[in-house]
Amino acid sequence: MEQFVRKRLAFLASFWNKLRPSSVPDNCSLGYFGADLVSPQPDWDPDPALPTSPLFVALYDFAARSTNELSVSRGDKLRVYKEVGEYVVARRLSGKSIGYVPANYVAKISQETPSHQLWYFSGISRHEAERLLLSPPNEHGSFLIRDSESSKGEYSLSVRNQAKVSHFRICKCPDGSLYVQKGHAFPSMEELLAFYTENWKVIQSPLVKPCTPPEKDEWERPRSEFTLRKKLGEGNFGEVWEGLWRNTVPVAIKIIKQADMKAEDFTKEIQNLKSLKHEKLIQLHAVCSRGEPVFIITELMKKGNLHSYLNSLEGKSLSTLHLLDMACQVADGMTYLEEKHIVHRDLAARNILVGDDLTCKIADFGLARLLKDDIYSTSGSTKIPVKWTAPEAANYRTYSLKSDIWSYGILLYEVFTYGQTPYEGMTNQETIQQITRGYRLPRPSTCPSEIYLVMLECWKGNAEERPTFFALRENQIRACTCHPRHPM
Ligand SMILES: Nc1ncnc2c1ncn2[C@@H]1O[C@H](COP(=O)(O)OP(=O)(O)OP(=O)(O)O)[C@@H](O)[C@H]1O
Repeated sequence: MEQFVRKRLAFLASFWNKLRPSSVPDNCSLGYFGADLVSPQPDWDPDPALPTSPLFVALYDFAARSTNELSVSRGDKLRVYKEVGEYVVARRLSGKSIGYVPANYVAKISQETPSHQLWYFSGISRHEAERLLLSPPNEHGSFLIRDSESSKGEYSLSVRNQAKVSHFRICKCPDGSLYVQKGHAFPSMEELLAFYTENWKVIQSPLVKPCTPPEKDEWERPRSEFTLRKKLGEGNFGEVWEGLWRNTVPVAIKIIKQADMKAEDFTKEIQNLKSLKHEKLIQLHAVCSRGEPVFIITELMKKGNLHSYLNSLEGKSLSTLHLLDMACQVADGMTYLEEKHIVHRDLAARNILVGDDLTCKIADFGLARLLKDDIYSTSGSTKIPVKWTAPEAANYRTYSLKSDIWSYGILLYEVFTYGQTPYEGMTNQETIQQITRGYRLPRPSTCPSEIYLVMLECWKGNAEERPTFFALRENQIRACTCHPRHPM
């Protein structure tokens, strides 16, 4: 799969190289992935007995990919001799061999903080702690210590209790001792945790084992690698910015409003996004999901969303053939989602992005399901895109690939009217009422009759009678391209 993406996105080769370093095969030479990825040749001569080398701890397992790298397991204590670019030269305390380990796989052990302890998660928020503890492999009794958000220098204990997470403030006395309950202080965090592990009923939350961090995620990048340059727009999920990765690669950055997300759903859904790859779907490049706000980084589409583009001077000059081609590209991407049984729920011209050469790609797949129920509900909410939504989805929230087909019909209407709003002059309420009574949008004067027939197929009241995306792509839309009766 990765080879496929690398091939398709050849122009982003160096970006991919940096995003997915661990895919360097054992026998890889500098040629394919670029010199900056492969750990440098050894040029150190440390004295392993040097007492001054700082002590580090491995945060993740790392398997050496060449003889100049050092394999480490999470929790291993390491002496670090020097930092070389994105690597450190290290030796395990329990071993003799020395080698390179990626710098972001290790953390320095300091005397003041318990950073070498597996239960200590530095710099994460309450929300992030919940997300971690509720994600597999963590389970009932998983716990962690984090820095308190509201009280600098103090800590919080977060414990997973079945499907919930409880948080306890750990306060510091002037003499440095720590307590959860006033009058019951402990000289160290270790002793405090030992007490509550034994006497967990006091806090009604058993401390079974330290939280396991998610596997080192190659999509995860530090937020500092991205620069925001220009705001492109704003949707239900937050703002979208044009930005740069490491000051060189142009990207689009979606800044997610965390408050609107359900933490467990978010983790699951991002996993889905990572697994979807198709040339007609916006490609996810990276995420910054540790800490807030969450950044979702995707490829940048220079001409923005299809709705605005169709309304622009350039868009207005497109021929019917161009419009058909764009409709075909969307059907192509939707066929891929259909094969994967993924329902988009918000298919509309505003969620199609346009790039050079009129390339169209579907955006926001999967994200629609992340919105909290109260925002996405039909009751009294204006957020539901009623004019794009099939009647069974608008009335009973029964979303399916067939309700996406309905939305595709509306998208066709938008395309062939150069971005007109459907049901112009009608309120959402009136639209639902009229549709339920059998009313359908009339054929726009700029729309070939063959295409209008396809729209009507998509708007069949009985969802089962609507075509599939596969059929639309293979037959209906393409047939219109081959046998146009309308001037192209
Ligand atoms: N990858 C991208 N490249 C270029 N522009 C983008 C990209 N992603 C989004 N945009 C721009 O930012 C705008 C806002 O995008 P966003 O996906 O947040 O909201 P939306 O699609 O308008 O609404 P909704 O929240 O209903 O999906 C888009 O309309 C588009 O113009």
